[in-house]
Amino acid sequence: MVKDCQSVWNNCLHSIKEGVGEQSFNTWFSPIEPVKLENNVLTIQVPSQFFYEWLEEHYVHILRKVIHQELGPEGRLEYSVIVDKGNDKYKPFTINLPNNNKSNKPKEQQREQPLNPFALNGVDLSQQNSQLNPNYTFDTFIEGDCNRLARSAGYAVAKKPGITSFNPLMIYGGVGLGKTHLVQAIGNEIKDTLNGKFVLYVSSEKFTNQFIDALRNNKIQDFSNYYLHIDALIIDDVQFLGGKERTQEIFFHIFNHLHQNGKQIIMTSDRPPRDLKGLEDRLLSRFKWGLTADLQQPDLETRIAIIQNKMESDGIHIPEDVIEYLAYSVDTNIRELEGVLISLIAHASLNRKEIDLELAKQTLKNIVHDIESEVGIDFIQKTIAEHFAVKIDDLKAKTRKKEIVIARQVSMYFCKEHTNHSLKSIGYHFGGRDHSTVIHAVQSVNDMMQVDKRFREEMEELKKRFKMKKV
Ligand SMILES: Nc1ncnc2c1ncn2[C@@H]1O[C@H](COP(=O)(O)OP(=O)(O)OP(=O)(O)O)[C@@H](O)[C@H]1O
Repeated sequence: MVKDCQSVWNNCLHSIKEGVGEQSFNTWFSPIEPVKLENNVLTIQVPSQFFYEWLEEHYVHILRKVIHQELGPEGRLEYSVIVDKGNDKYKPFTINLPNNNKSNKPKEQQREQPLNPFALNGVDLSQQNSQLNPNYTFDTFIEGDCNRLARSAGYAVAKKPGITSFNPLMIYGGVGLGKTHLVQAIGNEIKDTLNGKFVLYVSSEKFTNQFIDALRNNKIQDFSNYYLHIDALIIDDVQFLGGKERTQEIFFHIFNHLHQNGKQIIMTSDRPPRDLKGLEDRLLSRFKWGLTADLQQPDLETRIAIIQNKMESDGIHIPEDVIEYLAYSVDTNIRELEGVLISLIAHASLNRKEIDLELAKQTLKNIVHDIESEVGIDFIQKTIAEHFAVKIDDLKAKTRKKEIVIARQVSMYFCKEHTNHSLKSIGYHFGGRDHSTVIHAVQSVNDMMQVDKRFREEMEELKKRFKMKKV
């Protein structure tokens, strides 16, 4: 009986469907078209190189199995990859799945209507901007000891994206220290100097949501196409990818593809790669390929320069002693410093007062009160859950998984150290545990800090976030 490619492929699909979930089947197998069957070689057409890579990595065994089932041990599978007309980035090629020594000539198929690389989840993004804030530039980013390395690496990358060895460039640092500002400055600089480059800024959270939407709507192809056409990808807060396995997988492929094609990748994180929790090793090792630079807490001189610069650009004069007072008092991060300045200006204009030392002190007192009240049990639980990439609910649940137990004990420890809640009240907020559990948690954390230097440093870093500020 002569077999035709469609019926062979249909049989293959039938077996594949049993072996993979419905969603995976719809995403990765439904879009495939059988093209021909010749000499026991079935050729299938896949929509993109990315698609092929994904099948290779995730479904090669099942494909091999079904091809052997249908065509016998000599059966082979070849891919034909659609390339966009006029786009020489994607070289046509064919690949043999089963072990086979014969070389195959690449085959190419032209799509009459090229895929729109700028379509994502049904929306044409070609006209949209890069999601960059035009105010975040190198000019407005004050240089100081706390950020010198990161800033100059960023500047080098901005001038030669994808060409320097700083690829990827990973900027990390605590809350409000200027990560977003710096990476957006890089993006704006690339756009200004290298006209026509497709630069995209996206938060990891948004990336994840777009991916989930694409999965839900069977638009993975659009999703990957969109990201594979980017010249410089800026992805903020990669720690949020922790624990999100499928999002990490697609990001891994996008990362590889962009990197291999000399495109620039810029990332931020609130901690160094070695402390990123819930991220696959293969992704972490790639994060270390380029340069990792940190942003530290701003030193006094930088804080003074930031205040002066801000006031100058807003056309507001404030006396030297006030600048110094503010710079001395607010030493945690720049966002907080900016918040204090905004409040100060608001107080002065509402009360029709001159900005002087007295007003500055008064303003700061109110703000310190607000900041202190933020450090409650909820805030600590949220911060620690994010840090350890676990769910807040798990902190309150009965689960005894090691990583959750540690996160729970650390949270209890900080609640004891940084809030006025009683042991009983703390236990209550962790799923109704009793006060002896809290005592045990505090003791365990203290013990671990004694014996484990790395853990102690991690705790010191976390502590900064809960530091109660006093004027
Ligand atoms: N070196 C700097 N010079 C001038 N302004 C700065 C500098 N660093 C940070 N800022 C300002 O401080 C504010 C907070 O910075 P940004 O949002 O970039 O911090 P972040 O590290 O990304 O914080 P988060 O971790 O919360 O996302 C912004 O308004 C930014 O413009």
